[in-house]
Amino acid sequence: MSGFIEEKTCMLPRIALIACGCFSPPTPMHLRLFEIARDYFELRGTHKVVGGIISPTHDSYGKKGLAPSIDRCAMIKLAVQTSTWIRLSDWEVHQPQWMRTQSVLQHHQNYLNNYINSPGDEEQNGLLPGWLPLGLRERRDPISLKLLCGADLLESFAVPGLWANEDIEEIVANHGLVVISRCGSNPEKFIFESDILTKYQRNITLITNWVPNEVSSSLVRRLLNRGESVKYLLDDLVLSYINRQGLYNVKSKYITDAVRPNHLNFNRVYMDNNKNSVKLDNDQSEQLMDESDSPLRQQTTRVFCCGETPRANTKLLLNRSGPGQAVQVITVQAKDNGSNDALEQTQAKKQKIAQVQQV
Ligand SMILES: Nc1ncnc2c1ncn2[C@@H]1O[C@H](COP(=O)(O)OP(=O)(O)OP(=O)(O)O)[C@@H](O)[C@H]1O
Ligand SMILES: O=C(O)c1ccc[n+]([C@@H]2O[C@H](COP(=O)([O-])O)[C@@H](O)[C@H]2O)c1
Repeated sequence: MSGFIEEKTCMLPRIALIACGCFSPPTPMHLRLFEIARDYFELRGTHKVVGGIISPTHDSYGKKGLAPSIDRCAMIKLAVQTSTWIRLSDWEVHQPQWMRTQSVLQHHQNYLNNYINSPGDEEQNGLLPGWLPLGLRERRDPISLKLLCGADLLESFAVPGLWANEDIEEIVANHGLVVISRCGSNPEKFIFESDILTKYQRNITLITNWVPNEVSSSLVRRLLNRGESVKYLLDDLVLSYINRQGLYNVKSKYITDAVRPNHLNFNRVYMDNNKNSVKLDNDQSEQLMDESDSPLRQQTTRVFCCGETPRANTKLLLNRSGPGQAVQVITVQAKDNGSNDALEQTQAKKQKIAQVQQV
């Protein structure tokens, strides 16, 4: 019987999942997205999930609270250390400019296709990118790369001027979306109200997260900025990295001169692309994850402060006026200038997109 199940699993279509976002900092919920999605496909017996990829956005995305990519990559590496199948792709952060998500998907999909179809000796040469799942050449059938996201990212498709319609269409038509529910979002209704999404809804998998957790990066940054505890909201290794680097304007009683110098060592290791460090304790184990896919182009200033005006992390949908109509996703601030804050962010994104279009 178990032989039969194994054989059946072997024949399932293969998919890989890629999550694009800021990850500033990565939270356990970012990783839960992958676990929830993999369970969904495998328990239903519809697909084999061969790998998970986290692709942090480029520094020039310019979102408020975006720590330098060298730090975001380092934190992601720490966060996925105990995962056997989720990996960092630092391709996006090493591009000369911000990349649209459609191009990020295309790049990784092309790489997967080429890798499966042209057996070479890259393994021996150590040329493979760190995000590439292991064992892909055991089979020759294609791997379909799907965009994994929370429902709020899906709903950001309707922010006027933010995403290009042709990109949305290419993403859903050529790749597919795996959407995890998030409090305050209604992805079923959102899809119904969008003609493009409805057209390709067979390529959209909506998954209910029955154990929701509204931790978000912005909430974590806010607590850190106030000097409040975020322990148990973040992986301990990620938290100790933040404290040590003084990220997010952290007002921490834990940063001391005794620990400060360590981050210099850490960063040197990261810059050296040292793949072979073997360390055992928590602090040292940060070096284990220092394998960048490609050499860093530039050194980033080490101490980063990104104090933010406090804001609630609730995402509300405003201006929803009818099927296919634009929906604005606004992050509402505690009292006064919350919508200004969100509008500023939206403006920053629009400017970024306009710049990219001009290039
Ligand atoms: N608590 C959560 N539940 C479901 N999805 C989430 C959750 N937190 C983040 N995500 C998803 O993770 C992906 C990457 O998130 P990203 O880092 O850009 O956002 P975030 O954690 O919401 O950060 P911020 O608070 O700065 O907006 C997005 O698809 C987002 O929807
Ligand atoms: O491709 C686009 O047009 C596009 C427009 C807006 C946002 N994105 C991506 O969406 C991800 C989440 O962004 P955000 O601002 O919701 O945290 C991040 O990886 C961005 O690069 C992508």
